[in-house]
Amino acid sequence: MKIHVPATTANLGPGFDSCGLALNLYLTLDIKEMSEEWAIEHEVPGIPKDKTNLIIETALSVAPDIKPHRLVMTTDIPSARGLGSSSSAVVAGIELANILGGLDLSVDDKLKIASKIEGHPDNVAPAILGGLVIASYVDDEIHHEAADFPEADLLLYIPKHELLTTESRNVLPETLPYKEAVQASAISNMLVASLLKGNLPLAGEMMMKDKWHEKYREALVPHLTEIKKLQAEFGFYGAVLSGAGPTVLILCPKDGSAELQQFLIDTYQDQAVTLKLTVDKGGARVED
Ligand SMILES: Nc1ncnc2c1ncn2[C@@H]1O[C@H](COP(=O)(O)OP(=O)(O)O)[C@@H](O)[C@H]1O
Ligand SMILES: N[C@@H](CCOP(=O)(O)O)C(=O)O
Repeated sequence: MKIHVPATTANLGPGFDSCGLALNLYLTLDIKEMSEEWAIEHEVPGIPKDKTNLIIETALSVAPDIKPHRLVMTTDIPSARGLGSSSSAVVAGIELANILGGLDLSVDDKLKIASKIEGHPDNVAPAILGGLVIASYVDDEIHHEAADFPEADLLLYIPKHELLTTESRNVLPETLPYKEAVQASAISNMLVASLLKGNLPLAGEMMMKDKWHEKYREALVPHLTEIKKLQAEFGFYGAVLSGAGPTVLILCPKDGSAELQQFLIDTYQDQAVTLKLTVDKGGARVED
């Protein structure tokens, strides 16, 4: 049996900790035969191959009695880049527990477990459901709505260096002044409304107005400001930090990203790769 989980881009700017979109890069986990000890074969540097691997840890936290198996993982989701690699591992672990433990978990069960582990639902919800998902995880309650993402080109500027989500969350303030929080929330609401209406110029405008997190993270991701400055020249709708960074998501008109992609590849080839990705509409799936 194989489990496939998509990458995700969280926040979409002001949708901090609650909006996310599934993308067409995948982690695949192949469940092989039972074995003496848990073992996970893969070629990702720095990631454990024993039961301390996040996928197995997650599975055992959900179903402690499941028997050890040999697992084979492949992934094209780069680690610690802001494309939801840890969420893909957590979601794969929950699916693994569900299969081996015969748990029959509902979508809401999976969302709740995954949000509790990650601390926020904006990656795990689209990783489970696919497409655009708006979700809240407050007081141990999960709420979510999935929607189609409007037709657009999505460019992902993916730096070659890692930035751990924990490091990028450590620079965020403990509190926000009330007035600023109200403004930040109004901008988030307009982002969601414009995406649901398919109004991409307005969505792009709101994406560029985030007040929750990007300005605090600027020093960790100086290329974000540089990329935003290209808007007048290349006419994209908006550019935001993908998740906690360092990747940048650039929302472009449909079939209108080729020139910018070539520019980013030519200019930053030593520092980053720039991919054009599409929306994954199905979310995590299990193949017999
Ligand atoms: N395929 C994987 N299997 C197991 N653990 C993983 C995998 N991918 C990522 N991780 C874990 O997640 C960490 C990166 O998570 P995080 O800092 O949240 O970045 P990201 O934005 O990629 O989710 C890695 O250092 C590793 O511990
Ligand atoms: N809302 C979170 C999203 C983290 O996403 P990741 O892909 O970087 O793990 C944040 O901005 O911290």
